[in-house]
Amino acid sequence: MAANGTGVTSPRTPLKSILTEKAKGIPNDSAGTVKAQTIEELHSLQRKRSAPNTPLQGTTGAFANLSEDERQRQQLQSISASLASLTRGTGPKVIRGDPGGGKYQAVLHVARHHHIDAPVISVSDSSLKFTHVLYNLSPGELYEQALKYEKGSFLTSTGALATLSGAKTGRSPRDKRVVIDDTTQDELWWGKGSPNIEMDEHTFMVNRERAVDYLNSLDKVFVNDQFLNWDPKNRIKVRIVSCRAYHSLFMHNMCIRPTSEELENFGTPDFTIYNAGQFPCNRYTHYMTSSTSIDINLNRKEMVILGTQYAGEMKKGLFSLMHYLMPKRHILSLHSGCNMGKDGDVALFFGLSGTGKTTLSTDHNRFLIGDDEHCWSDDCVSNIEGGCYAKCIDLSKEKEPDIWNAIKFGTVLENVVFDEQTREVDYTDKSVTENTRAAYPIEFIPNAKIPCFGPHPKNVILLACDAFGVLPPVSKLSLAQTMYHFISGYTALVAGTVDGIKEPTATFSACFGAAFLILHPTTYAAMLAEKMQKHGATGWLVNTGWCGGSYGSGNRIKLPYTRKIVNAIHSGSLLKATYEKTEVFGLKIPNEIEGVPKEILRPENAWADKEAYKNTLLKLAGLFKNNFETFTEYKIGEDKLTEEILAAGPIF
Ligand SMILES: Nc1ncnc2c1ncn2[C@@H]1O[C@H](COP(=O)(O)OP(=O)(O)O)[C@@H](O)[C@H]1O
Ligand SMILES: C=C(OP(=O)(O)O)C(=O)O
Ligand SMILES: [Ca+2]
Ligand SMILES: [Mn+2]
Repeated sequence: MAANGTGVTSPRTPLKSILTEKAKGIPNDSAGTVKAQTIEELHSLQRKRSAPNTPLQGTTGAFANLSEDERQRQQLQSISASLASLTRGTGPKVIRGDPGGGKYQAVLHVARHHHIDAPVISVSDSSLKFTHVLYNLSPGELYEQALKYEKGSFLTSTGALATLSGAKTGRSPRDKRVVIDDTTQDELWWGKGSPNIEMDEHTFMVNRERAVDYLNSLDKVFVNDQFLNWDPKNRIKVRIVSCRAYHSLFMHNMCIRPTSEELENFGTPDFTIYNAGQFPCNRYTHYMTSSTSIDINLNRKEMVILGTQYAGEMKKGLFSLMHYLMPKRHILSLHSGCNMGKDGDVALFFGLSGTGKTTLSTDHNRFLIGDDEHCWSDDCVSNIEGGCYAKCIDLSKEKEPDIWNAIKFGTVLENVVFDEQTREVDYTDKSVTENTRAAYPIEFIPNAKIPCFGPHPKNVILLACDAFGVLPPVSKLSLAQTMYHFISGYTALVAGTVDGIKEPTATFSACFGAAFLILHPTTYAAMLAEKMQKHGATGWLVNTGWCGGSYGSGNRIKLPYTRKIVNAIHSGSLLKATYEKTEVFGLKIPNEIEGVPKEILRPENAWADKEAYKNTLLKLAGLFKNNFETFTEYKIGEDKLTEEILAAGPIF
């Protein structure tokens, strides 16, 4: 019992009834009372259907001049057709809304009148059931789906959705297959060095059927209808069918989000992804070497994912598609970040994973056009995507404030570790994986350039994270050198292991993204050379890796220094610097850059052990030379340029 004086009355003391204001006939709640008689009625008041933000009259496109009912019916029919088993010939009966009902009653109510009674040819259980379609849900709805049904989904302290991607926490390049047919056999890059592992049409159909059957066996599937490429003349319509709210929200963030008017007129997609990643492929199926397979069929305009839930697979699969479609239109597709200064100067940032495309293109003093995938046409540079996919390991508010602040409601946070109670994320924790990621819509970056396109680039920055520590922090390249390094696509990351120091390993990936190329690298290289020449762009090589020694003895170049270097490129001040040429690689390095210690600009000065430096330099030069041998028989642009490129590599 509480002691006297604490204000707690003994329960034995009877309370005197007090005459309230209400009892006197004056309501004490100035806002009034709810207009509902029952709790169900109250709940139904909470939700309303948003009206389309543009009137339907006067619209053009596939569904123009249709009644709302007819439009909805055609939309569902199109989704049913996507989900059709090709052997049974009919699409499933699809219905809009959550099978859980209740919450989505408003949607269900509309949909009930519009399910498709497809003629049943052969009756199977799957043709008797309905597949609930959760079509272009909003982030709020997807959060609810994820939190309710997907293990490993949590709200973090800043409102992001923490998710687990499952057993795979990175891409599976050895399981990426492309259908070889009469057309693709001649058009595509096959064989040595190519990322495209061949598969025949029949095997593709076996995997497609497996994915479609799996998707149709579920109570519900998520369907996203979205766009790729901000260049209005070259926009591609994509449909993504998936089984997880995580996947649907990821693609909502990463692809371009249609307005409601654009969605009403979406019609038939140009390309469809069937993501049945929770379900493995069948190891007895021809060509299958693991339980994972990511299959692209360019002729059918389809991609099938089995055996991996890593969401980046969808993003980069679509990038491969663009590497096929865009060059056909004489547009260059690029694995690069892109931003623009206040004066309209555009810079491209090429580089392999982890070299700084996202970090350096996200610059508080410049407009972000995109962090990863772009197109360079005769008119402009445009972002392919509608969002960014940032690495989160060791993310800090001080060093990368814009990315930090983008991790809020709506953002998908993959494979991070957080405090169970406070829900604060520990970005240093690698318990699940080192490849922790945040996927957010590009407008979460305050100075995003929307629509995401800009004028022809002025600077082309090639990023290499050189863990050998012998490449200069920055060098100015001739056109031939730019092409040599673009085709080489060098980086040397260090595989982080618990066993301590590991030797850096060099990676060469043509066009800084061989994994996503569909045509031979020299096709893209020739296009880049032509565009750089035509628009007078300057090439730069920036080492975002080690200096003063290799990994283990030297240190990674501090991000603020790299930012200073990049600023000097943007402002044009670096163009005016005086340069010296290095031995072996023949790179032109500036004598000084404001704010960057002079000692680090020239690698040999930064190394204490000069002999070790020379040996490491020669070792790397040898690796470059070996790698380039496969390209020496190819022509890149006109004969003169081809010769110059061959001579632009290391000489020793
Ligand atoms: N000097 C530097 N320049 C660029 N990034 C750096 C540097 N030092 C450390 N980093 C870190 O390296 C990572 C670069 O990754 P990211 O920008 O996501 O690469 P990409 O987009 O090319 O895959 C980030 O985690 C960034 O914080
Ligand atoms: C999604 C990816 O992109 P990046 O690492 O280049 O940011 C990836 O390579 O898996
Ligand atoms: Ca990135
Ligand atoms: Mn990237």
